[in-house]
Amino acid sequence: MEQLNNQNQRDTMNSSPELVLYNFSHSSCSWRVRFALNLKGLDYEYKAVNLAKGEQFSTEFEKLNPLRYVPVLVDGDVVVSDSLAILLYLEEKYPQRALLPDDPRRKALNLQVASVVCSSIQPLHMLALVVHKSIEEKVGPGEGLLWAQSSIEKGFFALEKLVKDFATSFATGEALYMADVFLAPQIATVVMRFNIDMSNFPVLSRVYESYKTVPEFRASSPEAQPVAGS
Ligand SMILES: N[C@@H](CCC(=O)N[C@@H](CS)C(=O)NCC(=O)O)C(=O)O
Repeated sequence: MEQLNNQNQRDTMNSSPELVLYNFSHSSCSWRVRFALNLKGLDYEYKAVNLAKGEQFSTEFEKLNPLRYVPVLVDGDVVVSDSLAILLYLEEKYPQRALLPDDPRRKALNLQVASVVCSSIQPLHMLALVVHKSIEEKVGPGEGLLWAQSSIEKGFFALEKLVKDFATSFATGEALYMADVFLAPQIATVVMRFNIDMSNFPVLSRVYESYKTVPEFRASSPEAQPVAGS
């Protein structure tokens, strides 16, 4: 497992050297946590777990997350995996630059959007390599991609309806919140990898244009990480 310091972030952010993020540059789940850490101005040590090389299956990594998924955050003696759990942990331990609004209705909406991305969209295309291969073999060539696209579109149609009465610059208003932390990498990933026609989702398309201008989002993108592909 490659061990790297994210020196740019270290130079510009508050010092909290005990935070270590095990992650992979092209993982959307990892991207959520990098985005949140950047928004909160928290410095962290970047530890690359290269999923393409199968580094998530090492004995060392299994001790951190028996499920063998990234991201994993280590904060002193606290080890948390799963991006939603990590976000809720960060929100409590580091309340600066709140990622959940006080208003209960908007707070619930933010949690709902995060949960839909986390539970009802990303897992369906994350399994691409295994499930899609099997679908391609059993049903036919190209069917795996079609299945992923229909799962993503089902989720996006729901998200579009959920946020349409709240979205302005961002998904639930003028400030970036947890809904955006989950939506931004999700939209970026499906645009890059799954050839989704975003014209069917005007609200999501609009907020995605806003995300692209946010420095903390850009700094958390796969291309901006210390070693491309790790
Ligand atoms: N619900 C988890 C999902 C984590 C997850 O799916 N991680 C993927 C990368 S985005 C992974 O580590 N995959 C490794 C594998 O499939 O072996 C979260 O939100 O953190």
